[in-house]
This record gives sequence, C-alpha cells and structure tokens, in this order.
Amino acid sequence: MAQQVEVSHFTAAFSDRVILNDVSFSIPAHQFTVIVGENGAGKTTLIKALIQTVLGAKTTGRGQSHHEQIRVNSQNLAYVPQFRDLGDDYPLSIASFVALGLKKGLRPWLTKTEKEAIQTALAQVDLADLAKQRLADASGGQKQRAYIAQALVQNPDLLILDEPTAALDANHALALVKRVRDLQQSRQIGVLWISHDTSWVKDFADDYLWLHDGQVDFGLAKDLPDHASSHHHQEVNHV
Ligand SMILES: Nc1ncnc2c1ncn2[C@@H]1O[C@H](COP(=O)(O)OP(=O)(O)OP(=O)(O)O)[C@@H](O)[C@H]1O
Repeated sequence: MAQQVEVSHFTAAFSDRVILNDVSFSIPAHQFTVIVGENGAGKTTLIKALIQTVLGAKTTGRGQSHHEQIRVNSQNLAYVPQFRDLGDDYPLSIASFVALGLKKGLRPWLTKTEKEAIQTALAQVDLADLAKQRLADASGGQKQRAYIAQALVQNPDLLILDEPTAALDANHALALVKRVRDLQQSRQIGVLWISHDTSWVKDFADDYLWLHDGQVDFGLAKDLPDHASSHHHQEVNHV
C-alpha cells in the first residue's frame, strides 16, 4: 500500500517565526507513529496541517492540500484533541457521548448497526459496563477512554491523538497505550500519537517523528535517540 502520509518541503510559520522549516518525511500505512518534541516544537501545528489536508481533500475531491506539500491517504480520519473536561453538569451518558461520533445528521434515532458500533467501541476501551453512566461521573481515565471510543465509532483508518495520556498516572497511561496498540494492529489502521512521555515508545510504537529546531526526523521507534526524550516536561491541562 502507498504511504499514508507524505510531506514534501512543508514550511509552517506564524508571522515571521518559522516553526517547521522545509520539512519532508513519509509515514507508511498501518503504523503506530509517536510524535515527540519539546513544548512549542510544532507538533500540534503539524497535525492540524494533516487534518486540514484531509478535510480540504473532501471538499475539493483531491487527495492533496491546496499547497500540494502534504498528502494524506485517509478516507476516514478521527482526531482526539488534548483532554478537556466537559464539566460536572454535562448531561449525556457515556454511550450517548460516544454516539456523537456517528455521522447520522439530524436523524434522532440510532439504527441497529449504529448501536452495535457503539457497543463495540465501548468494549474496545473497556467501558461497556459503564455505558449508561453519566460522563460527568466518570474518572479522568474513563473520560479519556470515552473520547477515544467516540473516535473509534467513526471506524477511522487514521486515528490522531494529541497527548491522550496527559491527565493519567503511569499505570493507566501504559494501559491506554497497550489498548490503542492492540486496536491499531487488529484494525490495521494508522495511529499518530503525540506524547511527551517516551518511556513506552520503543516497546509499543512502530516509528517516531521527532520535531526539533524546525526540522522533523522520522525513524523506527526502536532507534528513538535518547536526546529526543531528555528535555521534555509534561504539561497537564488543569481545568
Ligand atoms: N495561531 C498561532 N499564532 C501564532 N503562533 C502560534 C499559533 N499556533 C501556534 N503558535 C506557536 O507555534 C509554536 C508551535 O506550537 P505548537 O502548538 O504546534 O507546539 P507543540 O509542539 O504542539 O507544543 P506543546 O507540546 O506545548 O503542545 C509555538 O511557539 C506556538 O506559540
């Protein structure tokens, strides 16, 4: 299969500040790729450009961004943004929250297939027993998993997660990594996972993208350079 992501001489700048400077790299299909780099290195900027490319291709019917430096081979991209707590008065159950990921338009009911897809997505993140519980009453880790279930119910061929373990302790973070790794392999999809914690990368990812000094290095996860991990600090969202 072709590459899932191809970036060729892409530059991102805000005013005259260049964040990514003429970067080129490719990611093969069906890979679990971790994106690392210090705060401000351009990780979110990069994934936003990839997402815009896919959204742009849908409206123009072309598989390329308008500036033609980025190609993303994805019919169905799902994105889990950085964790935001929706608050104590959020009214929906976990199952209803996951159902928001379905593209059913204004139709108020769920088809049998959609109900099954919700059950499957909940089971895949081990939330089947909590389907009827209010999302507001779930723990931080359960909420993270509900966000991921909402992405999975879309049956993505490319899943992009922006620091999904930022609010989790080490054990729950590793459990989530393993779960997404299993799903990525069983569904044969691509995963792009932004992480400041690189402790698990060599064991569970296929490749890395390391953003530093305006450049992007791509390599096999087992070869992740030590200095790619050494200067990070984790930013936890306090809400
Ligand atoms: N809309 C914008 N306007 C101006 N500057 C921006 C904008 N968005 C991002 N930046 C700047 O671009 C740089 C890269 O930001 P980005 O969010 O991509 O970094 P990041 O690697 O995701 O960082 P973090 O690890 O802190 O989330 C930062 O210096 C940021 O301040």
